Amino acid sequence: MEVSGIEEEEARAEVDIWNYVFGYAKIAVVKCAIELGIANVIENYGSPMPLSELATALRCEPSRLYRIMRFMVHDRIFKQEPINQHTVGFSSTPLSRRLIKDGENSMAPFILLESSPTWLAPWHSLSARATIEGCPEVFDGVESLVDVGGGNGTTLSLLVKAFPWIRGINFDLPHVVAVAPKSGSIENVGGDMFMSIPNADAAFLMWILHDWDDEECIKILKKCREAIPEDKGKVIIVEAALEEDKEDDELGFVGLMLDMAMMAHTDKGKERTLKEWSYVLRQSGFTRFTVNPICAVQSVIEGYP
Ligand SMILES: C[S@@+](CC[C@H](N)C(=O)[O-])C[C@H]1O[C@@H](n2cnc3c(N)ncnc32)[C@H](O)[C@@H]1O
Ligand SMILES: O=c1cc(-c2ccc(O)cc2)oc2c(O)c(O)ccc12
Repeated sequence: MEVSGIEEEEARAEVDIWNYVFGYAKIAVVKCAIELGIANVIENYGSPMPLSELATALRCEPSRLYRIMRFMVHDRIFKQEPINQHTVGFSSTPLSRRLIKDGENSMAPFILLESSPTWLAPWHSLSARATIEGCPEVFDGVESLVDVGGGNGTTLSLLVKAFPWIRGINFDLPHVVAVAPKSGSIENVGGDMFMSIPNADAAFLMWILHDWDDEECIKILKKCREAIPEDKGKVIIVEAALEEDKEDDELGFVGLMLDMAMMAHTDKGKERTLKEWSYVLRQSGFTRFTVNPICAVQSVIEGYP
């Protein structure tokens, strides 16, 4: 390697290593921004918002708030725009809108979950919208659908609303469904997916199998296979499908980060490669499967008996 190449690599390493040292600062700042409601206040203001007004609205000490805002402007979370010759104001960006509490594309529950693992919020339905918009054909001809590990039924209620011909069964542990909201179009059933799963045309599993190791996944998938008809049945799995040897794939790297999160948050959970999906599905008695990409880290995997 030429001398300039080595120098360039050294200089890059010097920056990269500090990014690792202070990597926590980004999530800490973003968590703080969500808790204060900064993105909500700036979005509602409607035009570039001066620091003084932002500080008043948030009841924050202005010089500290300025430092937090400076960090976020540098990281392109907010924009800084001139209001007049003397004053600048802060404006929203597509990134800041993802920090709006209860916003349409809000990622706030995830950020709070990852920064405080015990914080379990309604982060359930985030991939549901991407599935509905990206893969509606998956639900064609599905008359009944059991959401295995469906939690409080939020995801299933979105699916049933989007595809009203579906009769939905929300299946989860008894103590979970006991407090799930009651709805006319969805039946809540309590049970253990390792023992038995209610019958339906299709079994839907979103963010379930990544909580378990291969052996446990195969047990769950075998129970899904028993629950669906041999001829027209299928499993619909919404999970990451990691692709190995794909360089410079930014969304792929998010999959690897998610894999780290699963290592931290679960006992034996993991994100799976296509090869690993093929293994668990075939071992569970599914003869073929398709992988449909959607606008998310996850894909929609359909497995057929
Ligand atoms: C990560 S959450 C996923 C929730 C839901 N699928 C969603 O996308 O929002 C995992 C769910 O699996 C449920 N679960 C765990 N073990 C289970 C079991 N043995 N039988 C049925 N559900 C189970 C949990 O109660 C929890 O609601
Ligand atoms: O910490 C997590 C994160 C997820 C997660 C993150 C991003 C996605 O697009 C989907 C899922 O899922 C988790 C999960 O299922 C769990 O049981 C514990 C922790 C997490």
